[in-house]
Amino acid sequence: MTAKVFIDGEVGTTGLQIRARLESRADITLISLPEESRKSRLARIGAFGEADVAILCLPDAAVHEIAPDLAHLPCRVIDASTAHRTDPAWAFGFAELDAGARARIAGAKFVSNPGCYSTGAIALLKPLVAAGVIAPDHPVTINALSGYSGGGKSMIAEFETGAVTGGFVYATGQKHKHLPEIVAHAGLTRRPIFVPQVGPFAQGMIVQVPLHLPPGGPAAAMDALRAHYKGQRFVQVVERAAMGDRIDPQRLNGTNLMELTVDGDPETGATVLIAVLDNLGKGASGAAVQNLNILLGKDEGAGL
Ligand SMILES: NC(=O)C1=CN([C@@H]2O[C@H](COP(=O)(O)OP(=O)(O)OC[C@H]3O[C@@H](n4cnc5c(N)ncnc54)[C@H](OP(=O)(O)O)[C@@H]3O)[C@@H](O)[C@H]2O)C=CC1
Ligand SMILES: CC(=O)N[C@@H](CCC(=O)OP(=O)(O)O)C(=O)O
Repeated sequence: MTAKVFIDGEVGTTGLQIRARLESRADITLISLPEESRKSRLARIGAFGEADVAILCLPDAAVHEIAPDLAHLPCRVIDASTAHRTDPAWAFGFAELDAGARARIAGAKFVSNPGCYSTGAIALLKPLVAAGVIAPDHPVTINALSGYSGGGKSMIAEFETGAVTGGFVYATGQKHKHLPEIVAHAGLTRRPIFVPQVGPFAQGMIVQVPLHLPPGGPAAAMDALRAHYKGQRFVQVVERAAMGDRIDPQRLNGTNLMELTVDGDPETGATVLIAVLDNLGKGASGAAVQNLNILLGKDEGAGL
């Protein structure tokens, strides 16, 4: 039997990428709305009612608007937005978070996908906190570089019309929407300082966490990451050299992979944690499809 999947927001950046990963699958039937009714509440409720799984690829406000209706419908829901990432009623959709994550996702009615930056930051920090390499209140800073597709259709248009050239640093006021989910799911008690930037390329991402650790810090961090992600298919811990001298944020584009590594000076303990991922892959649509596969009891990598 095929599973019926409705992607609400299927012509947006994330929705289109999910559609591309699902449309050739024989085990999935996609429910689509015609252009003229894709924002009609009534038509969407009808599609949710027919679906086994719905994937929300909408702005936060539109998710908050529709969420109360979803509680009364039988479909299971994967939300790609920021709306429910720290809501205890929603399973956090990072399958590699800890040993229980897959079971929590598999048994959930509601799954919330992590944000793209958060996927990298949580993946780097959670194992270090869990292994005691850093304390939960360690003063953490996070720097990140994203392709402009991370800003959705409107930011893509800014770059592709030439209204914005080059790149920019933003959200320096420390209110970025990913900070609460990073604190909650990395196991931190102190809010990190997060400085994101957008580069003049469409897709791809690097997240870096520089840390002052005691001498031997880089090896301790690497050991914690290797132990945490041993045997994982989509989160791989690699030697620093595997990323090349100049780390290209686009190196994993088109995949659902995230690579993690560590660099630094063993004598002083100055350590840099590094994650590379496709913001539209493991950072959004790839993770949504991985979670869909887990919900449906399929091979986790189907379509990826
Ligand atoms: N881009 C990325 O890297 C990532 C995005 N996300 C999250 O995924 C969600 C979607 O983002 P993204 O794809 O980038 O955004 P886009 O702006 O590219 O797409 C959003 C889509 O939702 C549609 N939409 C808006 N309101 C409604 C509504 N009330 N009913 C039905 N459809 C509606 C829009 O319609 P219209 O085309 O008419 O504007 C658009 O097609 C957001 O919550 C975002 O934060 C998550 C991880 C990464
Ligand atoms: C470049 C850019 O603008 N990026 C977005 C985050 C993209 C993402 O992960 O979005 P969600 O949290 O909605 O899932 C931002 O900083 O707001």
